[in-house]
Amino acid sequence: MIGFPGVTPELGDAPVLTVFRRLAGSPKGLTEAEAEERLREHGDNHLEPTRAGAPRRIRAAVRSPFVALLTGLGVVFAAVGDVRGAVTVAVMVVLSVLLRFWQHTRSERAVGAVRVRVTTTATVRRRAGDGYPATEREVPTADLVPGDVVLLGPGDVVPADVRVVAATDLVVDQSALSGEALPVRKRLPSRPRRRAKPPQPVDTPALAFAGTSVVGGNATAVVVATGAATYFGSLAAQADAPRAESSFDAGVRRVGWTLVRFMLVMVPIVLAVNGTVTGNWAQAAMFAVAVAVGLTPEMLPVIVTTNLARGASALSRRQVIVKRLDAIQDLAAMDVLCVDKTGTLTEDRVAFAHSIDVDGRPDGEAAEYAYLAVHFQTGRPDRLDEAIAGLLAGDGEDVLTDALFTKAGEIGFDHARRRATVVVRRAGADILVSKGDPDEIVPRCTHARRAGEVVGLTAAARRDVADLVRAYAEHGMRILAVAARQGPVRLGRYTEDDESGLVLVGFAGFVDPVREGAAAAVETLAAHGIAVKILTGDNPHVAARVAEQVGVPAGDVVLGADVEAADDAGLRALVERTTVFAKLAPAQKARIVTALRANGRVAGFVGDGVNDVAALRTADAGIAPDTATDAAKDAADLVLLERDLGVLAHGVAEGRRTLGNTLKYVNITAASNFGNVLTLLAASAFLPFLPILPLQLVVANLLYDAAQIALAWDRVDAAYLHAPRRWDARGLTRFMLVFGPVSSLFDLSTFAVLWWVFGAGTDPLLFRTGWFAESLLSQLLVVLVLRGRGIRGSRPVELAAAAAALAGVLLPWSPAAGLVLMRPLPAAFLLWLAAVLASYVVAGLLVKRWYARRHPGWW
Ligand SMILES: Nc1ncnc2c1ncn2[C@@H]1O[C@H](COP(=O)(O)OP(=O)(O)OP(=O)(O)O)[C@@H](O)[C@H]1O
Ligand SMILES: [Mg+2]
Repeated sequence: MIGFPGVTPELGDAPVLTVFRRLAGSPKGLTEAEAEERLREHGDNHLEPTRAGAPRRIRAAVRSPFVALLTGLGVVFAAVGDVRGAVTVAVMVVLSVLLRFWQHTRSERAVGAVRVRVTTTATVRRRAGDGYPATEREVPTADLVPGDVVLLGPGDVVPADVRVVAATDLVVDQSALSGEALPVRKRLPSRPRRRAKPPQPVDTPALAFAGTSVVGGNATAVVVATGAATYFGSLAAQADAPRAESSFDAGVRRVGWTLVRFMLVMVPIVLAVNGTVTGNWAQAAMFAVAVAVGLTPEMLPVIVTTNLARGASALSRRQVIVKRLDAIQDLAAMDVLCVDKTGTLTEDRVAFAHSIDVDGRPDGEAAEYAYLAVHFQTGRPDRLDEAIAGLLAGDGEDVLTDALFTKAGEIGFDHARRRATVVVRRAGADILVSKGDPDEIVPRCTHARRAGEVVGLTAAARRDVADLVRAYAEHGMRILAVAARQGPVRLGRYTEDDESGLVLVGFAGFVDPVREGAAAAVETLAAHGIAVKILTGDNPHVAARVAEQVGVPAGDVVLGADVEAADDAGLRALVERTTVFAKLAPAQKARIVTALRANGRVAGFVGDGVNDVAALRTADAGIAPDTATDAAKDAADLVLLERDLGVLAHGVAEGRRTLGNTLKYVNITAASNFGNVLTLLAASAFLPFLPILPLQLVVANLLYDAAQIALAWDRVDAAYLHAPRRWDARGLTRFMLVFGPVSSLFDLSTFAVLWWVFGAGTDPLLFRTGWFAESLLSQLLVVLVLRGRGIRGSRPVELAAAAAALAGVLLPWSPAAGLVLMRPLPAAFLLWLAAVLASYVVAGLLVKRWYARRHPGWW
């Protein structure tokens, strides 16, 4: 076994050869055999554990207010010397923790199975064996081992902790690690230095870390640490990375607080009424605790995760992969979707159309210069570069370029510069070639090539050129300006200052056809209540044309410069009335998303480039196609396996189904629990004993909740899927205040029957058993009544409810009856019970009809 040093700042300062020696590697890469052996030794390079460890899952299962409440109840039992009560509560606690643990594990497994469908790869240099030449190939990131030589380019996620051994303009976004918003430059150490204080590893220029992403430039690097041994891995083990509160988190928090507020109001009232009436304050305290237990939808976390896990599986069948589980509900709530243009609305591949001179006449020169630049650039070719390369490749042009030219410099492309420059050297002269957005290139030109001659670029000529570009753009054609300049051989570096005094050669035009299904997808999204906005780095005319073709009303196109100039308040107004934004720099895309969210919108963002990463992170739901750069996929919450917005519309519907089923549980359970508490309150005012024991309340709740897990598989009304849906604390309060009292009314009529017909006023055992049965059955029934517009749930829901009902009704006859202090019920009572339940269903249906009229859209 070779001892690997891990990431230390010293390693960042060491000479390259020392680095390779220490890692037992070679600049030519490891052999496949070595890599295989090391993979066995170090394990897969997974940054995040695929699944939380058992201790962590147990902790998650234990940590719940419900368990705390129950434990409190157990302590009260123990304190008043009720051993049987204390033991039973302990059993309940264990049962509910087990249920949560089991359900959580199952969900995680389901989600894990979905997530493996998204893989990231790294470019690695390896050899087939000793003496074989080095070859570069893509391997799954998980297969990397210490000592591997990897190549990094823009859009890559740094796959492991690496030491850079060669770099050109490498710029890395480390925000995932250090929170530092600005990308940092990484380079080789200038010379070994002595430092007073060792720097943080993240600040070491020659080290790059797993989980960060390459914004620009290129590098060759050697892997130092993989998997859990990486810096990111150590952070992931400590805590979950903090993330801004999503619309889902906020919704759950508000709903949680609504329930807590109900509890804070009800519990003291119950305590006061019961204590005053009975004079037995110990019993009143226990009763109050029972009320608190009764009001908590204790299985909420379980039901939510079950729903989400089922949603994730359903979405994966629809080719949408969920990386962050909660994102499903953000998808359901999303009401505005921002999309990048290329690849989302238009085809993934742009085609080279033609090369023209400054007067718009067909002329190959612009394409030839552009080809030269693409041929020599180090940066990974993007779509436009590929179209240019594809144009002349195969004509033996490569041989020609390599024989005639050598490379002398490069100022790489970046999304804010919107241009790229390459310098080539030939026969004692340096030729600088720039290509990019005409608005960036033309102002840097002083001359133009016209009919083989270099002429001055007059103001009139500039206007003509602008008209030419606009005419192309208005047809939806993308245009790159190509300019060049020749000068004497230079020994020093070329910088941005050299991109001036250029001679405009001409333009290369590309067609970027709109995807076939794009217009239909935009329409489907609109039908689902989602507005589409286009956020592109491209020219405003191209953007407007594409918008028109896909059916997004363009209106006034707003430019990146306008976004930059607006203050936060101004921007918030601007983003509401604008649908197409053009010439955006990456940070501006993110700012627009932030402004939309500040307006209370739930914003999704679809993008595939490094320039979309910031916006993907900012959005409530960040969405990337599977063909996106690794950095974009890494930042996204959802990955589309099929590059089609139509898939997303299905995904949204699935998300709403998931949310709908979750909210059914929350609303209905909270309402009927509230009803129970009202009943308890009324009862405590006139009953000489407790109408139900806290313990029995807990048993009823557990039976009910176990059945409701099946809700995850319930149908949702089609109408429910047509509008954005979110957690709605005010709606919940309203719903509770209406349906709680309705259920309470039938509880009280059961009391009347028990009291007057069966003389249970002197038989607390019968009274409690009777109400236990009524309360459980009515709660199970009302779920079916209120779950949607119809009254029948899907098969699993009905079966689960029937099973829970049977268990509850038979409980008094079972050996466990003594444990929960119940006795068999008279057959006549069961008939009465059936009548009460039947009238409850009818009343429920009537009130539902009235409620649906008053609050359309609730179901
Ligand atoms: N390879 C390249 N060389 C030079 N300039 C380029 C290159 N690729 C793009 N550009 C210029 O940069 C501009 C912005 O491109 P960028 O990729 O940042 O936009 P985007 O928001 O991703 O666009 P889209 O919405 O089309 O995906 C392009 O309109 C073009 O003018
Ligand atoms: Mg793009």
